[in-house]
Amino acid sequence: MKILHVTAECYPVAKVGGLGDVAGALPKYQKKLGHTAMLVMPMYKTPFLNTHQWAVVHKGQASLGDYHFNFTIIREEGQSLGFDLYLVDINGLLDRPKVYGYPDDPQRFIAFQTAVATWLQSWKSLPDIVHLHDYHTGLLPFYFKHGYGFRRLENVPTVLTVHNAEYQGWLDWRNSSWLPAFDEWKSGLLEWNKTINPLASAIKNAWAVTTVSPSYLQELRFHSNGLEALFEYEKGKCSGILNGIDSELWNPQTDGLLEHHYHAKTVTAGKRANKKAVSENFGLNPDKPLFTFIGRLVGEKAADLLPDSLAAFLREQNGAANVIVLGSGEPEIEAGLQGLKGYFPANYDFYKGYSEQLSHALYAGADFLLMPSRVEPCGLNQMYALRYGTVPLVRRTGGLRDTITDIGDNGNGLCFDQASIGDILMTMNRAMDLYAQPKKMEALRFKMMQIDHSWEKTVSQYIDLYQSLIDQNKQSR
Ligand SMILES: Nc1ncnc2c1ncn2[C@@H]1O[C@H](COP(=O)(O)OP(=O)(O)O[C@H]2O[C@H](CO)[C@@H](O)[C@H](O)[C@H]2O)[C@@H](O)[C@H]1O
Repeated sequence: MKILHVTAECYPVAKVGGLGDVAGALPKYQKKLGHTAMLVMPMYKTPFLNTHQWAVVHKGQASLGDYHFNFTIIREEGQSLGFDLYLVDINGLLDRPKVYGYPDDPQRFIAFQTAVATWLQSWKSLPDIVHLHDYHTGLLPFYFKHGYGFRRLENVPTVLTVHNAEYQGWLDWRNSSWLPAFDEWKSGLLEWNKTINPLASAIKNAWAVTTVSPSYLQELRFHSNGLEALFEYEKGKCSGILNGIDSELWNPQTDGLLEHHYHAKTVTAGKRANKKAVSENFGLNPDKPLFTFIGRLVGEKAADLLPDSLAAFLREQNGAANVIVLGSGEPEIEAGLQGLKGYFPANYDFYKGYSEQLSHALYAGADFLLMPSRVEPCGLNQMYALRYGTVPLVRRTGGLRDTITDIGDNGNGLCFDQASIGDILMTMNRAMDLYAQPKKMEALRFKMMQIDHSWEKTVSQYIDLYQSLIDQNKQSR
């Protein structure tokens, strides 16, 4: 089977969050099953570009309204990711250091999609499946079906995976000329609530839609930033497939970013050594329980509750526990977390920014990982925590509900229901009680590390879905 993934992020080329992790791993594990898996993404100016070799495979032209642009497709030589990686180079639009955050992001991602569809038109043998990730690629199913220039792609099955429905890529109708020419009778298939909505359009036009956990799919029918009725209406073609993790990359026995390696049987000593290393880097005493939060500092992750919750916890513990936060996001939350440093210099630190190396050091060195998320489509952090023997403290929502059960129910973590300071505080205090029982803690760590969330286990669910679409395609012709 020939599968093409289209995405805005892919680790290690360019990663902002979990989408990058999934896109960097899923094609690799599909290829291991014997399929031809490929990925195309924008060519940003990230370090990966200069440290790898590239071959030009296609040059083309396309338009964004009145602006006609040239684009180039390059392929990485050497398959360092384990699959064919293609980048779309559009001078001046995509070749920038950051993935998102520019005022012309809508134009950038529309031009990217137009270039991808234009390039695909020239393929001798088309892919069996085009797999799209999030709204940045959400216009493609519409282009394929109703774009005048893309008739060859009409019968290519498309799958959309919703990693996060909070972001939808809304676009005013006044800017519809940025899209390539399309059948205007079908414009309702681009729209939701009087705007062009790329995520809604993908849900309407893709052959199948998946969400990154089964619980998230159920939740979207009630909370999806305005798309509730659409998810309800299209539920027949939607399914929830829990993400996996790249167990080669995220393995405490071999992880190249760790100072000390360990496995389930050596977990207590291994984690102690890693805790010592990371704590000392921050000037904290390594003999105390260490809590961490790693992630984007936004309301979805309930990061706005962290400054007050952590202040209350650290005050109550009076020096008995340490906390390190790693992340960046909304300036107010960053300021709140920065401010705590002055109050608890011996027990707390905040690394503002992004550090892949520190994230691995914290998954390995921390005793507890806090995830109070209001919305969590799947969540990878808790799965990394399980693999590294770090007890997850999670709010029961989305993928957290599907992967973590409370130890009170013979489970693998500590769970709570409300995204509130009270619930966070109560759960952190429960963690302190657990930490005071070393035998129980060791047994739990051992148990967590046996849980298999690898892609090897789940990748076949995507293959089965693709196969059903390919069969459907054959029957309808
Ligand atoms: N400051 C920082 N420094 C270093 N690393 C950092 C970091 N901030 C975040 N990360 C890393 O980014 C990833 C975050 O992944 P998540 O899946 O938890 O969240 P995200 O909301 O980005 O992804 C969305 O897509 C994924 C994939 O489908 C879903 O799991 C998730 O629920 C959904 O919201 C992890 O690898 C984490 O270690």
